Amino acid sequence: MAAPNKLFLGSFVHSKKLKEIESLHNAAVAVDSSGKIVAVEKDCSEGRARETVLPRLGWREDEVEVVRAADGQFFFPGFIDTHIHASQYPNVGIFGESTLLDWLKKYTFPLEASLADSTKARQVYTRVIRKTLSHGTTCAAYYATIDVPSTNLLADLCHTAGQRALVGRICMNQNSPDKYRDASVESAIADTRANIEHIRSIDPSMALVRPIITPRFAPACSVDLMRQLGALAKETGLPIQTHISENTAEIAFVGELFPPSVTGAADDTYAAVYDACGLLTERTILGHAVHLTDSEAELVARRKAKISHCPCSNSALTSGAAPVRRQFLDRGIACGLGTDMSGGYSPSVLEAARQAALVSRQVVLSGTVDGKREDGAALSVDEVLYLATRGGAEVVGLADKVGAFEVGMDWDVQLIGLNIVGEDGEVINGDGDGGDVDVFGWESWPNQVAKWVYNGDDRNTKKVWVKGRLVHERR
Ligand SMILES: O=c1[nH]c(=O)c2nc[nH]c2[nH]1
Ligand SMILES: [Zn+2]
Repeated sequence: MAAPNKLFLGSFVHSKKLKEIESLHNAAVAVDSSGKIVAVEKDCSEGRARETVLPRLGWREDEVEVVRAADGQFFFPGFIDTHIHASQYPNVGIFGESTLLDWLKKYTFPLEASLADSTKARQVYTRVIRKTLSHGTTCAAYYATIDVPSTNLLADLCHTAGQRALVGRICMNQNSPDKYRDASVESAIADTRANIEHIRSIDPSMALVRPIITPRFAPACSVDLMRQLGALAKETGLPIQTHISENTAEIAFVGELFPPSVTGAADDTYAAVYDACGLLTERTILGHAVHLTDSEAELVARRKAKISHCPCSNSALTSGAAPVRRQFLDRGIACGLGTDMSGGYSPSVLEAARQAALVSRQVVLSGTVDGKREDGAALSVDEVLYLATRGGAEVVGLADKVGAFEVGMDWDVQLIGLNIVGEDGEVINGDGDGGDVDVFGWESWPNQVAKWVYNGDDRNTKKVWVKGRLVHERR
Protein backbone atom coordinates (compact mmCIF):
# COMPACT_ATOMS: atom_id res chain seq x y z
CA MET A 1 0.00 0.00 0.00
CA ALA A 2 1.34 3.45 -0.92
CA ALA A 3 2.26 5.71 1.99
CA PRO A 4 -0.37 8.37 2.65
CA ASN A 5 0.13 12.04 1.98
CA LYS A 6 0.93 13.81 5.24
CA LEU A 7 0.27 17.18 6.79
CA PHE A 8 2.58 18.31 9.59
CA LEU A 9 1.34 21.12 11.82
CA GLY A 10 2.94 23.23 14.54
CA SER A 11 6.39 24.72 15.06
CA PHE A 12 9.29 24.14 12.68
CA VAL A 13 12.89 25.18 13.33
CA HIS A 14 15.66 24.99 10.72
CA SER A 15 18.79 26.73 9.46
CA LYS A 16 18.38 29.25 6.70
CA LYS A 17 22.11 29.85 6.50
CA LEU A 18 25.22 29.45 8.64
CA LYS A 19 24.39 32.19 11.10
CA GLU A 20 20.61 32.14 10.89
CA ILE A 21 18.11 29.78 12.43
CA GLU A 22 14.50 30.33 11.43
CA SER A 23 11.54 29.24 13.51
CA LEU A 24 8.09 29.00 11.97
CA HIS A 25 5.13 28.78 14.33
CA ASN A 26 1.57 27.82 13.63
CA ALA A 27 2.85 26.53 10.31
CA ALA A 28 1.94 23.65 7.99
CA VAL A 29 4.15 21.44 5.86
CA ALA A 30 2.66 19.02 3.35
CA VAL A 31 4.59 15.89 2.37
CA ASP A 32 3.51 13.68 -0.51
CA SER A 33 3.45 9.90 -0.55
CA SER A 34 6.99 9.76 -1.97
CA GLY A 35 8.27 11.66 1.09
CA LYS A 36 8.82 14.97 -0.69
CA ILE A 37 7.85 18.34 0.80
CA VAL A 38 5.27 19.90 -1.52
CA ALA A 39 4.11 22.89 0.53
CA VAL A 40 5.47 25.03 3.36
CA GLU A 41 2.88 27.46 4.74
CA LYS A 42 3.68 30.05 7.39
CA ASP A 43 0.93 31.33 9.72
CA CYS A 44 -1.39 28.56 8.75
CA SER A 45 -3.84 27.05 11.21
CA GLU A 46 -5.08 23.50 10.77
CA GLY A 47 -8.40 24.87 9.51
CA ARG A 48 -6.74 27.04 6.91
CA ALA A 49 -4.48 24.18 5.84
CA ARG A 50 -7.54 22.00 5.31
CA GLU A 51 -9.42 24.71 3.46
CA THR A 52 -6.66 25.99 1.21
CA VAL A 53 -3.55 23.79 1.13
CA LEU A 54 -5.20 20.38 0.69
CA PRO A 55 -7.52 21.46 -2.17
CA ARG A 56 -4.62 23.18 -3.90
CA LEU A 57 -2.70 19.91 -3.78
CA GLY A 58 -5.74 17.94 -4.85
CA TRP A 59 -5.66 15.88 -1.63
CA ARG A 60 -8.84 14.55 -0.02
CA GLU A 61 -9.03 15.29 3.70
CA ASP A 62 -9.82 11.72 4.67
CA GLU A 63 -6.75 10.46 2.81
CA VAL A 64 -4.28 12.68 4.61
CA GLU A 65 -2.41 11.67 7.76
CA VAL A 66 -2.16 14.67 10.09
CA VAL A 67 0.77 14.91 12.53
CA ARG A 68 0.69 17.71 15.08
CA ALA A 69 3.62 18.96 17.17
CA ALA A 70 2.21 19.28 20.69
CA ASP A 71 3.05 22.00 23.22
CA GLY A 72 6.79 21.98 23.86
CA GLN A 73 7.49 20.20 20.59
CA PHE A 74 8.95 21.32 17.28
CA PHE A 75 10.01 19.71 14.02
CA PHE A 76 13.72 19.95 13.22
CA PRO A 77 15.64 18.56 10.21
CA GLY A 78 17.25 15.18 10.79
CA PHE A 79 20.92 15.19 11.70
CA ILE A 80 23.57 14.17 9.21
CA ASP A 81 26.55 12.28 10.59
CA THR A 82 29.24 12.88 8.00
CA HIS A 83 31.77 10.47 9.56
CA ILE A 84 30.89 7.42 11.65
CA HIS A 85 32.46 3.96 12.00
CA ALA A 86 29.50 1.58 12.35
CA SER A 87 31.90 -1.27 13.07
CA GLN A 88 33.40 0.47 16.11
CA TYR A 89 30.14 0.97 18.01
CA PRO A 90 30.86 -1.66 20.72
CA ASN A 91 33.94 0.39 21.67
CA VAL A 92 32.22 3.72 22.35
CA GLY A 93 33.83 5.24 25.43
CA ILE A 94 36.72 2.76 25.35
CA PHE A 95 39.96 4.46 24.36
CA GLY A 96 41.93 4.64 27.62
CA GLU A 97 44.95 6.90 27.39
CA SER A 98 45.66 6.10 23.77
CA THR A 99 46.23 8.40 20.83
CA LEU A 100 45.38 7.71 17.21
CA LEU A 101 48.07 5.28 16.03
CA ASP A 102 48.21 3.11 19.16
CA TRP A 103 44.40 3.33 19.56
CA LEU A 104 44.00 1.83 16.08
CA LYS A 105 46.29 -1.07 16.95
CA LYS A 106 45.02 -1.74 20.45
CA TYR A 107 41.26 -1.21 20.21
CA THR A 108 40.10 -0.66 16.68
CA PHE A 109 41.67 -3.12 14.27
CA PRO A 110 40.90 -6.17 16.50
CA LEU A 111 37.23 -5.18 16.84
CA GLU A 112 36.80 -4.43 13.15
CA ALA A 113 38.48 -7.71 12.16
CA SER A 114 36.11 -9.62 14.45
CA LEU A 115 33.08 -8.41 12.48
CA ALA A 116 33.91 -10.85 9.70
CA ASP A 117 31.71 -13.04 11.93
CA SER A 118 28.34 -12.39 10.34
CA THR A 119 26.35 -13.00 13.53
CA LYS A 120 28.37 -10.40 15.37
CA ALA A 121 28.19 -7.98 12.43
CA ARG A 122 24.40 -8.28 12.33
CA GLN A 123 24.16 -7.68 16.08
CA VAL A 124 26.42 -4.61 15.99
CA TYR A 125 25.06 -3.04 12.81
CA THR A 126 21.42 -3.55 13.80
CA ARG A 127 22.10 -1.80 17.07
CA VAL A 128 24.06 1.07 15.47
CA ILE A 129 21.23 1.88 13.11
CA ARG A 130 18.62 1.76 15.87
CA LYS A 131 20.79 3.86 18.15
CA THR A 132 21.68 6.55 15.63
CA LEU A 133 18.06 6.83 14.44
CA SER A 134 17.00 7.25 18.06
CA HIS A 135 19.36 10.23 18.28
CA GLY A 136 17.86 11.79 15.17
CA THR A 137 20.50 10.77 12.62
CA THR A 138 18.55 10.46 9.39
CA CYS A 139 21.65 10.18 7.21
CA ALA A 140 25.05 8.69 8.03
CA ALA A 141 28.31 8.31 6.09
CA TYR A 142 29.38 4.95 7.45
CA TYR A 143 32.75 3.23 7.46
CA ALA A 144 32.24 -0.54 7.81
CA THR A 145 35.25 -2.92 7.65
CA ILE A 146 37.31 -4.54 4.89
CA ASP A 147 34.94 -7.53 4.85
CA VAL A 148 32.57 -7.51 1.87
CA PRO A 149 29.66 -9.67 3.15
CA SER A 150 29.30 -7.75 6.40
CA THR A 151 29.68 -4.37 4.67
CA ASN A 152 26.93 -5.46 2.29
CA LEU A 153 24.88 -6.46 5.33
CA LEU A 154 25.25 -2.96 6.78
CA ALA A 155 23.85 -1.53 3.54
CA ASP A 156 20.96 -4.05 3.63
CA LEU A 157 20.12 -3.17 7.23
CA CYS A 158 20.15 0.59 6.53
CA HIS A 159 17.89 0.03 3.55
CA THR A 160 15.44 -2.07 5.55
CA ALA A 161 15.43 0.26 8.57
CA GLY A 162 14.95 3.24 6.27
CA GLN A 163 18.06 5.16 7.28
CA ARG A 164 19.69 7.21 4.52
CA ALA A 165 23.29 6.10 4.31
CA LEU A 166 26.56 6.16 2.45
CA VAL A 167 28.23 2.82 3.11
CA GLY A 168 31.94 2.29 2.58
CA ARG A 169 34.01 -0.85 2.51
CA ILE A 170 37.35 0.12 4.06
CA CYS A 171 40.48 -0.27 1.88
CA MET A 172 43.83 -0.77 3.62
CA ASN A 173 46.79 -2.74 2.28
CA GLN A 174 49.75 -1.62 4.41
CA ASN A 175 50.68 -0.66 7.97
CA SER A 176 47.76 -2.80 9.12
CA PRO A 177 47.62 -6.18 10.89
CA ASP A 178 48.47 -9.17 8.67
CA LYS A 179 45.03 -10.65 9.33
CA TYR A 180 43.18 -7.42 8.75
CA ARG A 181 44.36 -5.92 5.50
CA ASP A 182 43.70 -6.19 1.78
CA ALA A 183 45.87 -8.92 0.32
CA SER A 184 46.67 -6.90 -2.80
CA VAL A 185 45.67 -3.78 -4.69
CA GLU A 186 43.75 -6.00 -7.13
CA SER A 187 41.74 -7.70 -4.40
CA ALA A 188 41.02 -4.37 -2.70
CA ILE A 189 39.61 -2.96 -5.93
CA ALA A 190 37.67 -6.16 -6.71
CA ASP A 191 36.17 -6.21 -3.21
CA THR A 192 35.26 -2.55 -3.43
CA ARG A 193 33.56 -3.15 -6.77
CA ALA A 194 31.68 -6.10 -5.29
CA ASN A 195 30.36 -3.89 -2.51
CA ILE A 196 29.36 -1.18 -5.01
CA GLU A 197 27.53 -3.74 -7.14
CA HIS A 198 25.67 -5.10 -4.12
CA ILE A 199 24.47 -1.66 -3.06
CA ARG A 200 23.42 -0.91 -6.63
CA SER A 201 21.43 -4.14 -6.64
CA ILE A 202 19.45 -3.26 -3.50
CA ASP A 203 18.94 0.43 -4.31
CA PRO A 204 19.49 0.99 -8.05
CA SER A 205 18.50 4.66 -7.97
CA MET A 206 20.46 5.25 -4.74
CA ALA A 207 17.32 6.78 -3.27
CA LEU A 208 18.37 5.79 0.24
CA VAL A 209 21.68 3.95 0.29
CA ARG A 210 24.72 4.64 -1.83
CA PRO A 211 28.28 3.31 -1.91
CA ILE A 212 31.24 5.46 -0.94
CA ILE A 213 34.84 4.71 -1.85
CA THR A 214 36.80 4.45 1.39
CA PRO A 215 40.60 4.44 1.53
CA ARG A 216 41.05 4.27 5.32
CA PHE A 217 43.81 6.89 5.48
CA ALA A 218 47.06 7.43 3.62
CA PRO A 219 49.32 5.48 6.02
CA ALA A 220 47.23 2.32 5.50
CA CYS A 221 47.19 2.54 1.69
CA SER A 222 49.89 2.21 -0.95
CA VAL A 223 50.18 4.89 -3.60
CA ASP A 224 49.04 2.34 -6.18
CA LEU A 225 45.91 1.52 -4.17
CA MET A 226 45.09 5.20 -3.65
CA ARG A 227 45.59 5.92 -7.37
CA GLN A 228 43.32 3.06 -8.36
CA LEU A 229 40.66 4.16 -5.89
CA GLY A 230 40.91 7.70 -7.30
CA ALA A 231 40.42 6.24 -10.78
CA LEU A 232 37.46 4.17 -9.57
CA ALA A 233 35.84 7.28 -8.11
CA LYS A 234 36.29 9.04 -11.44
CA GLU A 235 34.89 6.09 -13.39
CA THR A 236 31.83 5.66 -11.16
CA GLY A 237 31.19 9.25 -10.06
CA LEU A 238 30.92 7.94 -6.50
CA PRO A 239 31.89 9.91 -3.40
CA ILE A 240 35.06 9.24 -1.40
CA GLN A 241 35.65 9.33 2.34
CA THR A 242 38.92 9.21 4.23
CA HIS A 243 40.81 10.72 7.15
CA ILE A 244 43.28 13.60 6.97
CA SER A 245 45.67 15.38 9.35
CA GLU A 246 44.11 14.13 12.55
CA ASN A 247 47.19 13.66 14.69
CA THR A 248 50.74 15.04 14.51
CA ALA A 249 52.45 11.61 14.62
CA GLU A 250 50.20 10.47 11.76
CA ILE A 251 51.15 13.54 9.71
CA ALA A 252 54.87 12.92 10.29
CA PHE A 253 54.34 9.29 9.19
CA VAL A 254 52.65 10.45 5.99
CA GLY A 255 55.64 12.70 5.29
CA GLU A 256 57.99 9.71 5.71
CA LEU A 257 55.90 7.30 3.65
CA PHE A 258 55.03 9.58 0.75
CA PRO A 259 57.88 11.89 -0.32
CA PRO A 260 57.17 13.71 -3.60
CA SER A 261 59.51 11.26 -5.36
CA VAL A 262 56.96 8.50 -4.57
CA THR A 263 53.71 10.34 -5.28
CA GLY A 264 54.75 12.86 -7.91
CA ALA A 265 53.09 15.51 -5.71
CA ALA A 266 54.41 19.05 -5.40
CA ASP A 267 55.23 18.45 -1.73
CA ASP A 268 54.86 15.83 1.00
CA THR A 269 51.81 17.34 2.73
CA TYR A 270 48.87 15.09 3.46
CA ALA A 271 46.49 16.94 1.13
CA ALA A 272 49.04 16.90 -1.69
CA VAL A 273 49.37 13.10 -1.37
CA TYR A 274 45.62 12.62 -1.80
CA ASP A 275 45.54 15.16 -4.60
CA ALA A 276 48.31 13.39 -6.49
CA CYS A 277 46.26 10.17 -6.30
CA GLY A 278 43.03 11.73 -7.59
CA LEU A 279 41.36 11.49 -4.18
CA LEU A 280 40.80 15.20 -3.56
CA THR A 281 37.55 15.85 -5.43
CA GLU A 282 34.35 17.79 -4.88
CA ARG A 283 32.78 14.53 -3.74
CA THR A 284 35.48 13.80 -1.13
CA ILE A 285 34.69 13.87 2.61
CA LEU A 286 37.82 14.48 4.66
CA GLY A 287 37.46 13.46 8.30
CA HIS A 288 39.16 15.61 10.99
CA ALA A 289 41.54 18.03 9.18
CA VAL A 290 42.76 19.23 12.57
CA HIS A 291 46.25 20.31 11.53
CA LEU A 292 46.01 21.39 7.89
CA THR A 293 48.57 23.98 6.81
CA ASP A 294 47.22 27.09 5.12
CA SER A 295 48.38 25.85 1.74
CA GLU A 296 46.66 22.50 2.29
CA ALA A 297 43.43 24.24 3.30
CA GLU A 298 43.68 26.34 0.14
CA LEU A 299 44.18 23.20 -1.94
CA VAL A 300 41.13 21.56 -0.28
CA ALA A 301 39.10 24.70 -1.04
CA ARG A 302 40.27 24.78 -4.67
CA ARG A 303 39.31 21.14 -5.16
CA LYS A 304 35.95 21.82 -3.43
CA ALA A 305 36.53 18.84 -1.14
CA LYS A 306 34.41 18.74 2.03
CA ILE A 307 35.34 18.42 5.69
CA SER A 308 33.78 16.40 8.48
CA HIS A 309 34.58 18.10 11.78
CA CYS A 310 34.78 15.49 14.56
CA PRO A 311 35.20 17.36 17.86
CA CYS A 312 34.36 14.48 20.25
CA SER A 313 37.00 12.28 18.68
CA ASN A 314 39.58 15.06 18.38
CA SER A 315 39.31 15.68 22.12
CA ALA A 316 39.01 12.04 23.22
CA LEU A 317 42.13 10.92 21.36
CA THR A 318 43.87 14.25 22.18
CA SER A 319 44.34 14.87 18.46
CA GLY A 320 43.80 18.62 18.75
CA ALA A 321 41.22 21.35 18.26
CA ALA A 322 40.34 22.02 14.63
CA PRO A 323 40.32 25.74 13.78
CA VAL A 324 36.95 25.42 12.07
CA ARG A 325 36.21 29.05 11.39
CA ARG A 326 39.63 30.18 10.19
CA GLN A 327 40.56 27.15 8.13
CA PHE A 328 37.19 25.91 6.83
CA LEU A 329 34.30 28.35 7.11
CA ASP A 330 36.18 31.53 6.26
CA ARG A 331 37.56 29.80 3.16
CA GLY A 332 34.11 28.65 2.06
CA ILE A 333 34.94 24.95 2.53
CA ALA A 334 31.76 22.93 3.07
CA CYS A 335 31.83 21.51 6.59
CA GLY A 336 29.60 19.13 8.55
CA LEU A 337 29.81 17.25 11.81
CA GLY A 338 30.95 13.69 12.42
CA THR A 339 30.62 11.63 15.56
CA ASP A 340 33.63 9.57 14.42
CA MET A 341 32.41 6.90 16.77
CA SER A 342 34.36 5.24 18.42
CA GLY A 343 37.27 7.66 18.27
CA GLY A 344 34.36 9.84 19.34
CA TYR A 345 32.69 8.54 22.48
CA SER A 346 29.09 9.13 21.43
CA PRO A 347 26.74 8.15 18.60
CA SER A 348 24.91 11.47 18.96
CA VAL A 349 25.28 14.30 16.45
CA LEU A 350 23.72 16.60 19.07
CA GLU A 351 26.69 15.77 21.29
CA ALA A 352 29.02 16.52 18.37
CA ALA A 353 27.27 19.89 17.91
CA ARG A 354 27.64 20.69 21.61
CA GLN A 355 31.31 19.73 21.53
CA ALA A 356 31.86 21.75 18.35
CA ALA A 357 30.61 24.78 20.24
CA LEU A 358 32.71 24.04 23.34
CA VAL A 359 35.91 23.14 21.50
CA SER A 360 35.62 26.34 19.46
CA ARG A 361 35.62 28.22 22.77
CA GLN A 362 38.75 26.35 23.83
CA VAL A 363 40.29 27.50 20.55
CA VAL A 364 39.53 31.08 21.55
CA LEU A 365 41.02 30.50 25.00
CA SER A 366 44.19 29.04 23.51
CA GLY A 367 44.76 32.42 21.81
CA THR A 368 46.54 30.85 18.85
CA VAL A 369 46.49 27.55 16.96
CA ASP A 370 49.57 26.74 14.89
CA GLY A 371 50.71 30.32 15.53
CA LYS A 372 47.50 31.92 14.17
CA ARG A 373 45.23 34.17 16.28
CA GLU A 374 41.86 32.58 16.95
CA ASP A 375 39.88 35.43 18.55
CA GLY A 376 36.80 34.89 16.37
CA ALA A 377 36.75 31.09 16.58
CA ALA A 378 33.69 30.59 18.82
CA LEU A 379 30.82 28.84 17.03
CA SER A 380 27.28 29.81 17.98
CA VAL A 381 24.31 27.51 18.54
CA ASP A 382 22.97 28.56 15.15
CA GLU A 383 26.25 27.69 13.50
CA VAL A 384 26.69 24.24 15.03
CA LEU A 385 23.09 23.35 14.15
CA TYR A 386 23.77 24.47 10.58
CA LEU A 387 26.82 22.16 10.50
CA ALA A 388 24.68 19.29 11.87
CA THR A 389 22.05 19.67 9.15
CA ARG A 390 22.56 21.82 6.04
CA GLY A 391 26.34 21.77 6.29
CA GLY A 392 26.27 17.99 6.58
CA ALA A 393 23.91 17.73 3.62
CA GLU A 394 26.38 19.63 1.46
CA VAL A 395 29.22 17.42 2.68
CA VAL A 396 27.43 14.20 1.68
CA GLY A 397 26.28 15.65 -1.65
CA LEU A 398 22.61 16.04 -0.72
CA ALA A 399 22.33 19.82 -0.29
CA ASP A 400 19.29 20.05 -2.55
CA LYS A 401 17.56 17.04 -0.94
CA VAL A 402 17.74 17.25 2.84
CA GLY A 403 18.58 19.57 5.73
CA ALA A 404 15.72 22.07 5.80
CA PHE A 405 11.99 22.63 5.30
CA GLU A 406 11.91 23.60 1.65
CA VAL A 407 9.59 22.59 -1.13
CA GLY A 408 11.30 19.87 -3.16
CA MET A 409 13.33 18.51 -0.26
CA ASP A 410 12.66 15.13 1.34
CA TRP A 411 10.97 14.90 4.74
CA ASP A 412 14.02 13.74 6.77
CA VAL A 413 12.95 15.17 10.08
CA GLN A 414 12.93 14.68 13.85
CA LEU A 415 10.23 15.77 16.26
CA ILE A 416 11.86 17.33 19.30
CA GLY A 417 10.02 17.53 22.63
CA LEU A 418 11.06 19.63 25.64
CA ASN A 419 9.64 19.67 29.18
CA ILE A 420 7.24 22.47 30.03
CA VAL A 421 7.39 23.30 33.73
CA GLY A 422 4.14 24.30 35.43
CA GLU A 423 3.70 26.78 38.30
CA ASP A 424 4.04 23.98 40.84
CA GLY A 425 7.44 23.07 39.42
CA GLU A 426 6.19 19.84 37.85
CA VAL A 427 6.44 18.96 34.18
CA ILE A 428 3.00 19.42 32.68
CA ASN A 429 3.42 18.02 29.18
CA GLY A 430 4.70 15.00 27.35
CA ASP A 431 5.29 11.42 28.24
CA GLY A 432 7.25 11.83 31.49
CA ASP A 433 10.42 10.98 29.59
CA GLY A 434 11.44 14.49 28.64
CA GLY A 435 15.09 14.46 29.64
CA ASP A 436 16.97 17.42 31.06
CA VAL A 437 15.60 20.31 29.04
CA ASP A 438 13.12 22.23 31.22
CA VAL A 439 11.32 25.21 29.68
CA PHE A 440 9.64 27.67 32.03
CA GLY A 441 7.69 29.60 29.46
CA TRP A 442 9.58 32.87 29.44
CA GLU A 443 12.42 31.71 27.19
CA SER A 444 12.55 33.01 23.61
CA TRP A 445 12.56 30.38 20.85
CA PRO A 446 16.31 30.80 20.20
CA ASN A 447 16.91 30.26 23.92
CA GLN A 448 14.75 27.12 23.97
CA VAL A 449 16.79 25.78 21.08
CA ALA A 450 20.02 26.67 22.91
CA LYS A 451 18.80 24.77 25.97
CA TRP A 452 18.17 21.74 23.78
CA VAL A 453 21.65 21.95 22.20
CA TYR A 454 23.42 22.16 25.56
CA ASN A 455 21.25 19.77 27.61
CA GLY A 456 19.35 17.61 25.12
CA ASP A 457 19.71 13.92 24.31
CA ASP A 458 17.74 11.10 22.71
CA ARG A 459 14.93 11.53 25.25
CA ASN A 460 14.04 14.70 23.35
CA THR A 461 13.91 12.92 19.99
CA LYS A 462 10.31 11.72 19.97
CA LYS A 463 9.88 10.69 16.34
CA VAL A 464 12.12 10.44 13.30
CA TRP A 465 11.17 10.22 9.62
CA VAL A 466 13.28 9.57 6.54
CA LYS A 467 11.76 10.28 3.12
CA GLY A 468 8.43 10.66 4.88
CA ARG A 469 8.58 7.22 6.51
CA LEU A 470 8.43 7.00 10.30
CA VAL A 471 11.64 5.17 11.21
CA HIS A 472 11.83 5.78 14.96
CA GLU A 473 9.34 6.53 17.69
CA ARG A 474 10.39 6.92 21.31
CA ARG A 475 8.43 4.67 23.64
O1 LIG B 1 39.44 8.59 14.14
C1 LIG B 1 39.87 7.71 13.40
N1 LIG B 1 39.27 6.51 13.34
C2 LIG B 1 39.70 5.52 12.54
O2 LIG B 1 39.14 4.43 12.53
C3 LIG B 1 40.83 5.81 11.73
N2 LIG B 1 41.52 5.10 10.84
C4 LIG B 1 42.49 5.90 10.38
N3 LIG B 1 42.45 7.10 10.97
C5 LIG B 1 41.43 7.06 11.83
N4 LIG B 1 40.94 7.98 12.64
ZN1 LIG C 1 37.17 8.07 11.60
